[in-house]
Amino acid sequence: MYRDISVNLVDVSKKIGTRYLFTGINLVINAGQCLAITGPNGSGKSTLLKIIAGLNQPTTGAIQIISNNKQLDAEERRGSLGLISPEIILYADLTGYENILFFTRLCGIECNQQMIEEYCRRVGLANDKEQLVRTYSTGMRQRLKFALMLAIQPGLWLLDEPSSNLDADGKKLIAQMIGRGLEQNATIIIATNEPWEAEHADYKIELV
Ligand SMILES: Nc1ncnc2c1ncn2[C@@H]1O[C@H](COP(=O)(O)OP(=O)(O)OP(=O)(O)O)[C@@H](O)[C@H]1O
Repeated sequence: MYRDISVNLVDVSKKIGTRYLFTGINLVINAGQCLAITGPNGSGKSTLLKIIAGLNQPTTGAIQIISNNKQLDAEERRGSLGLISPEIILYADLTGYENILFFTRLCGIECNQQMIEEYCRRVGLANDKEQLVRTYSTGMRQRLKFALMLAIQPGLWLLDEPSSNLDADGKKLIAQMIGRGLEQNATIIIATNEPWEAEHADYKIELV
């Protein structure tokens, strides 16, 4: 697992059709720091996050992901990050517990029963972990994605609208998790419409 991640945005732009969503983004985010990408619907927040994840290509410029002074290649980049997004789908016919087991095994991460139970407890799903995900509400699915983030413990967290569908208690939980992640030296990038989520970020990119 890659730690102490720096994300270096070098003159990044993205054009879709005839419209530039953003141009000339230059920024370095170091381990333990948080970047908030804000802007109205359709301004390009998710697109920029996907470009950082390597799931989309910039029109110009480059993203460098650096861990311990080494620039990661595409495969290493995938191994360095965790992405929470509405586009990430959980397996509806597995339980919450089984989803964590499945995804952690896929990532080659050892996770025993006690650990999975603890991650479920921390996101408020202790009593629901044996239920099929198809019975979960959208807020419960979002909580399960955060349990997965706890299980995988990536160096780089990419969060697309992390508090969407969460109640007040869930939002507080996510804010605490982000704070703890930063204390543990994760690099965290949040795309959000929620001003409070951007409040404590070290850097902000405001798209229009
Ligand atoms: N693959 C694509 N093909 C065509 N247009 C796209 C594609 N991906 C994104 N877009 C367009 O790019 C713009 C930015 O989309 P994006 O999803 O990044 O915005 P956003 O700021 O995340 O919006 P929201 O707040 O609604 O989630 C939108 O106008 C969208 O229609």
